[in-house]
Amino acid sequence: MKEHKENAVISKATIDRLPLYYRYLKLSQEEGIEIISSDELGRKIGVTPEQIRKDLSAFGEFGKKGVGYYVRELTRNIGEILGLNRQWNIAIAGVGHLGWALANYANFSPQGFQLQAIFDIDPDKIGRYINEIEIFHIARIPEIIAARNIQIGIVTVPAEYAQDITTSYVEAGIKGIWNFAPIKLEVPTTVHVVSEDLSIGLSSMSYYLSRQLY
Ligand SMILES: NC(=O)c1ccc[n+]([C@@H]2O[C@H](COP(=O)([O-])OP(=O)(O)OC[C@H]3O[C@@H](n4cnc5c(N)ncnc54)[C@H](O)[C@@H]3O)[C@@H](O)[C@H]2O)c1
Repeated sequence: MKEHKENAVISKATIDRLPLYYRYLKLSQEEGIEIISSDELGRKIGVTPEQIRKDLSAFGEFGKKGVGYYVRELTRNIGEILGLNRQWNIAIAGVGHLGWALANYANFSPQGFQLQAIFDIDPDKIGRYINEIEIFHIARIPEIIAARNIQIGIVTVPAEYAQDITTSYVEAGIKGIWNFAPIKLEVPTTVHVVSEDLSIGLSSMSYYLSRQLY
């Protein structure tokens, strides 16, 4: 398996670009493309070829000078680096507007993310299914997370309940939290939290539009 070079410090920006490379390479592979240059890959995804070469060099030697990258091999290698060559079991807590949309998003599973359980507190929702995945009462988090070997927990409950849900997830053995609630979650250092805020994209758009309009 590809690991980063010993002692190499990998920036978050590099890690955040790897899924972009992976997604485009996967598409190229599906289209039957065998070799791609860093120039072409860069043009397609809007990253300079120098940046691509620099990002990849942190993990080893890829591609052949004057030839390019072998698409299948590079896709497999980046998949391994990202840990996408295995299955990650995930759960969602809070199946309202956002949780429902995420539970119905079909594109997680081809990337190895398998939704295994949904939790909520609303008696009208408990016992129902979304795409064959049952909605359980949150009291069953410890039992279900352990039994289904779930490693990643999504938090889509109102902010005031997000810390309690996170604590239950962590006590049940969850190692990664994908948090959508607008609060900072407290977790042990062994647990990785990724927080999302869709309004950040809009605010940055507002910045660019403001400069065009005034
Ligand atoms: N990050 C973003 O950009 C973004 C965007 C939209 C919403 N949000 C956040 O996502 C969360 C959900 O938003 P929404 O619009 O889907 O809300 P919603 O009210 O539609 O749904 C909340 C769901 O959580 C359930 N719930 C409430 N308390 C619970 C508890 N203690 N345990 C388990 N389930 C519980 C409710 O029954 C409901 O099904 C909120 O924290 C909201 O601020 C974030």
